[in-house]
Amino acid sequence: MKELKVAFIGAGSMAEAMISGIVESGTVKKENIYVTNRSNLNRRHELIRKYGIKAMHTEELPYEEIDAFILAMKPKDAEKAMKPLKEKIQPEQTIMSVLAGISNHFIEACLHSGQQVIRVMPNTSSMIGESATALSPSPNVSMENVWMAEELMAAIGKVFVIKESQMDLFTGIAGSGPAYFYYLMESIEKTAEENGMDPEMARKAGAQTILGAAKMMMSREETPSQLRENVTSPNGTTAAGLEALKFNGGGHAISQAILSAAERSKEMSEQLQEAILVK
Ligand SMILES: NC(=O)C1=CN([C@@H]2O[C@H](COP(=O)(O)OP(=O)(O)OC[C@H]3O[C@@H](n4cnc5c(N)ncnc54)[C@H](OP(=O)(O)O)[C@@H]3O)[C@@H](O)[C@H]2O)C=CC1
Ligand SMILES: O=C(O)[C@@H]1CCC=N1
Repeated sequence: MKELKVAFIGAGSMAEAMISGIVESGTVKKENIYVTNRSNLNRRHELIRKYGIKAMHTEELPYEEIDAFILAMKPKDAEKAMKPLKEKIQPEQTIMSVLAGISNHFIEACLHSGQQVIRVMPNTSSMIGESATALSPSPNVSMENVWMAEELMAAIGKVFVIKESQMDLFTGIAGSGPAYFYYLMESIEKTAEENGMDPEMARKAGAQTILGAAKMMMSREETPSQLRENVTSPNGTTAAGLEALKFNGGGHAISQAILSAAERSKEMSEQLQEAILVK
């Protein structure tokens, strides 16, 4: 695995989060990690300096040496980015894609039929090795390459192999998920500040509370609802807080956030699919 050569096509925040996690874990040698972008030279220098990896224009990649390409540009740029790639890669080379709403079928259609494509949905907690990452290989991917992808993605957190039909929902839960918790924290901080508490301290206390609750859910046998009941004394503070949360549609809001994100992922996929059919 250490000898694996990986090339990220796209050098934005998601590529950096994954590179950071992979370099930190030592799963792949940093000199075997390549990252490319379209035009931003400063960004390339920044990534070389921060991680000791190789950064260049996509045209300059040593294509034949790369074992796995990871597509990490915005979905709208995908088709254009894959054009030069098609001429240089072989069908047996593995392509992983972290692009929200872009199906394995779309990528195969842009590259070679029978291309080994694995759809991946990480989140930005990859940066610290704490992503919840879904993998969904297209049917023609060899078992060996699925294992390679699982091992590589294990460097950035927990890995879940799922059917591609579940990818939109997974995106709504875990790909976009960190933003829901950051939004929650923004509310915690704002409420604390408005009520005279140091927002810095409230942020630390709130973050520790989220971390503690997450660790309880990952390490204990109890279900989230049993854990919630354990916090809730009859007629106590938590009961009052939960009642306000329910009255104000807290559960419904979360559910709607997940479903709206999933719907958007599906919509993005359909729009691109239509664009291919029109051509
Ligand atoms: N952010 C997140 O939390 C998550 C994002 N994703 C997915 O990750 C992908 C990237 O998102 P993000 O990192 O936020 O995007 P950014 O906008 O931060 O970065 C996009 C990168 O793509 C590069 N790029 C654009 N066109 C090309 C091209 N033709 N060839 C090579 N590189 C190109 C850009 O280069 P330049 O600057 O030179 O133009 C830039 O480095 C998206 O598809 C998103 O759906 C998935 C999971 C979570
Ligand atoms: O907002 C987006 O489209 C990307 C995909 C998942 C998280 N961020």
